[in-house]
Amino acid sequence: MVTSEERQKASNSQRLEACKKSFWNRSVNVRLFFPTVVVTSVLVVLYTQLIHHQRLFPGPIAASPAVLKQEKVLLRDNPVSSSRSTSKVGQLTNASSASSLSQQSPILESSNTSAFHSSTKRRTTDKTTVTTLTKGNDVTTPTQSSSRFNTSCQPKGNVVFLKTHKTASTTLQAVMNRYGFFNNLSMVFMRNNKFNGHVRYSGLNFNSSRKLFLPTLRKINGSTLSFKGYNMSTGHIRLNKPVMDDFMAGNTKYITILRESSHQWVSAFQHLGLGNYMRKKFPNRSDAQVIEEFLEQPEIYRKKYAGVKAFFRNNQLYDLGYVVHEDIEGIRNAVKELDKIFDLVLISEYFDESMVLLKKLLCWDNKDVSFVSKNQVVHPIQISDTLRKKIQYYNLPDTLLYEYFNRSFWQKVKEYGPNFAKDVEEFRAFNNATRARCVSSAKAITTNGHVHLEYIPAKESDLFCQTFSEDHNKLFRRLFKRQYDLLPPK
Ligand SMILES: Nc1ncnc2c1ncn2[C@@H]1O[C@H](COP(=O)(O)OS(=O)(=O)O)[C@@H](OP(=O)(O)O)[C@H]1O
Repeated sequence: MVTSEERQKASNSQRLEACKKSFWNRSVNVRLFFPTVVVTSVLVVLYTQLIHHQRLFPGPIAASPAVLKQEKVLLRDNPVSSSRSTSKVGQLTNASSASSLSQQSPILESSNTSAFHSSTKRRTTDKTTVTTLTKGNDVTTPTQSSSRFNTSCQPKGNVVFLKTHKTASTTLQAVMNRYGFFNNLSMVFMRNNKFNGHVRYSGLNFNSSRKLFLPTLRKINGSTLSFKGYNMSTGHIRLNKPVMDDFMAGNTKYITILRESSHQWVSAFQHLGLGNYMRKKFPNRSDAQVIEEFLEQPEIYRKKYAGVKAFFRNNQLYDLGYVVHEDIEGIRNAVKELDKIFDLVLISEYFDESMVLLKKLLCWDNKDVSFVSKNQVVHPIQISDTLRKKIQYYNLPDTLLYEYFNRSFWQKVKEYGPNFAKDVEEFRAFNNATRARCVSSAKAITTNGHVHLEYIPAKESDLFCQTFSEDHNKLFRRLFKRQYDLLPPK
């Protein structure tokens, strides 16, 4: 006997597939069709190869159950991998500290622990020597690391990292902020948000930088504060390209990070308030059951929880400046425009691979992009495949957005060339060694009822290690203070 619930599930799943088909079918135009065919053929070839190289490449489409399975294998193989998986719990219980991870990692780095960029060191030890970056300039001091992708290129420090929600964006933000810190870059920070500097969803206009932001580190004629020519934007802010182009320095690269829509949505549900609200209403149900309940009448619950409703449907597209829920044409246009704006769209599920592409784009080195994961929940909500499909359907625009940029990500991997796999391996080894050197232990922190991991810097470690390991808010405060101190006393 087929129950009405089963019928409903089957129909949801069919609708998701039909919608996806309709989206891609209707996207048949010269601009999208040709790359799609090329990318698809490449993916077929790549996928065949991936079967033989599963450890490095879990597959081009993270959303499919088969690939998710492969991903789990990958995560188990990599003891310090930070994607959503049971290995997170393992991290805490097996090791209770990241130092045990170090025993599994080859120590590749030399004992010269203070060797960040030699040029950087000069600039950071002398706090008065502020890099003057005018519009059009970039960070022009190449580093000497052998891991640099191309030793002839110039490191780039003018970057908008559009921080999406619940996509591993805090991990990447810490990487960007650390680079900004050691290179004395001017960051976009909300003047009155000493907590984390996020601009969030306050609508941007051409006066925003003067009215709302901290000044840049550059002073005009030695005294007047400057609110143009920022080097980096790394916080939560909604994309508004014309306004951003106006307050950022020249030659700014635009990057962002996306995550498979059901994982992203569940993470947001768990952390950004809705989950707590729903759990109070249904205290005896499991997280998955509460999500099921939400999806029965999503718009009613969303309205009741109006304060943060932007987070609960297609939040990735929202962060990227679009409100699209049902309109297929709207999704198509959004994807097309975003593809033009972003120089690189990273993929959360392939974080290590993403760092290698980022390193190439910005001409940075392994040390610049090394990381420990932030905001990792210890007990992620487990959901069935059927529920995952429902969530993907509820967030169809985000689902399609992710699928599109996941494809373009693997296209970029192909364009990178045959050294990609080797470079990823090298980066992983470097990152493991850096963790071993810089992190002493991990502790569990409870925020809003959820347990996260936080890393503790190794004792008496150098400034690089501290900024590598410490709580991202501490690194933020180091950066914020520099620009805040320029403001005249009230
Ligand atoms: N390196 C890496 N790779 C893959 N996934 C990672 C990584 N670092 C963090 N995470 C996961 O990202 C989730 C937190 O995302 P954000 O930092 O963007 O959240 S926030 O919007 O800033 O609050 C959070 O997801 P959940 O654990 O599912 O909640 C983190 O576990």
